Amino acid sequence: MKRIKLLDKEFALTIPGSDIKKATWQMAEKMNQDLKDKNPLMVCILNGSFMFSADLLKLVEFPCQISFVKLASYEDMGSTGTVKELIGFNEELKGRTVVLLEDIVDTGITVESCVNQIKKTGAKEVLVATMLFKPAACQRRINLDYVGLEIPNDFIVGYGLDYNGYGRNLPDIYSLVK
Ligand SMILES: O=P(O)(O)OC[C@H]1O[C@H](OP(=O)(O)OP(=O)(O)O)[C@H](O)[C@@H]1O
Ligand code: HPA
Repeated sequence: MKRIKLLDKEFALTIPGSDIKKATWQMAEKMNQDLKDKNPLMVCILNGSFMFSADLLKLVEFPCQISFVKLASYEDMGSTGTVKELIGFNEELKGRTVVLLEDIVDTGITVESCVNQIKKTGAKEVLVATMLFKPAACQRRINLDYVGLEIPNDFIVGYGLDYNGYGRNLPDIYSLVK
């Protein structure tokens, strides 16, 4: 199994990019059926979601607008439990179908906070798409409309996810070697 080192930690390859690609195709296929008449606003939650959003959005065939928000809740290898909004929305969300694009739902704190915030703006519906979901880590009851892969509760890097800013550019996903 391929291993890499980022700063002081070692990681082993656990999800090859080919599995991510397949899951992305499946998510896009479902969205192409569900969202074709909804003119949604697709929202990439930065930083982590940049790679997933770019890959997914190349596959969608329905008319949509694309926007970005920047939220942060992780420091080092754990959730702080607080979601900081670093860049917010400037679109009118009232009456819109909004689709949040996340790289990962881990504790669920980030996506729950984002969904609640958007609901207050009068959006018609808020859907959530996440490439990765850690069911064993999730502390919130949230509805996930599109899930790429369910994964174990291990700290991971790659495909947008980082360890102190490193590893986001890796096309595969690696798990912390304990
Ligand atoms: O379900 P949660 O436990 O809330 O974790 C998920 C969030 O954590 C990561 O963001 P992070 O706060 O690390 O910021 P980043 O996207 O800039 O890396 C990831 O991109 C999600 O937004
Ligand atoms: O496992 C993870 N790795 C990196 N960033 C994260 N943000 C939430 N979970 C993770």
